[in-house]
Amino acid sequence: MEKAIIAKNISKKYKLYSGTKERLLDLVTPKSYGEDFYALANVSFEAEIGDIIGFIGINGSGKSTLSNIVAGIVPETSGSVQVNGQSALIAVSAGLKNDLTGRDNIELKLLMLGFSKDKIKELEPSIIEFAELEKFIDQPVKSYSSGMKSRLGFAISVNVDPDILIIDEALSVGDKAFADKSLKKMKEFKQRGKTMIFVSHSIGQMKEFCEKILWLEYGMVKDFGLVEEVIPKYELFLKEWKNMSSKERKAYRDAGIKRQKEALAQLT
Ligand SMILES: Nc1ncnc2c1ncn2[C@@H]1O[C@H](COP(=O)(O)OP(=O)(O)OP(=O)(O)O)[C@@H](O)[C@H]1O
Repeated sequence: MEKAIIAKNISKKYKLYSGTKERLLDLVTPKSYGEDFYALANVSFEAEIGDIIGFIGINGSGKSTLSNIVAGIVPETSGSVQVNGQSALIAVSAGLKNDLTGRDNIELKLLMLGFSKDKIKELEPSIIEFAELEKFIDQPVKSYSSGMKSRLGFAISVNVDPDILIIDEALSVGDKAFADKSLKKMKEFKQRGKTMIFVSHSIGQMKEFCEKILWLEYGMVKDFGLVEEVIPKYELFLKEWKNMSSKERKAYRDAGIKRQKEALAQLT
């Protein structure tokens, strides 16, 4: 089967600083200050064309970092991502320019994607209609609520008709009616054989929509497989996690970070 995404040994390192002074010193003498922090450590996965993959994991496990890397928004520190076709990311912080109006954002985004002026004029009304922003489309995006921004980002991305659609928590900020409409649109994409990555904390949406699940934990792949195999394991984990005391959670976290360090040490 033809691959839509091949992600190999991806790591993403950030620096954690103890304060502004340390951050500034690091600017002057790079690599000397701050503690290395790996949001992703040696993550590999592949998506076949038409795969619908859900990214799950508790807060901070690396889901958004990975989806941003696949979308080409954030560079990986090491490893490689090969994406076959045009991808579009829909995220809560949709990459919209705050000082521009909704309409200007539509035009800018489509121009950057290489659409002609005529094609932009043709697509604009359906984007505005899908986003339900008719009254507000000529207002600056900074005056929009997070739900309105997410609706605009979603409407632009689906109307661009990308080969690969990456949806990061975008359904969680809108109202139920918009989430339902968006899910319907995503199902239409699914039927048309598009590849999709879906990041969500909603197990219900994952079960309803995804075929495969990539479970991340401390920036590493905990499991990758069919939804009916991985979700029950994740649900069991969540139940245990909820019942853990803060001391038990800390021990679990420390063990995870230790595993991460061991995995990274094997790479070097
Ligand atoms: N720009 C950054 N600088 C430093 N650390 C970062 C940066 N972006 C993300 N991180 C850290 O990387 C880790 C993974 O973050 P990420 O947003 O990918 O997690 P997530 O699984 O999407 O979490 P959530 O479920 O809360 O959205 C977190 O510990 C986060 O603090």
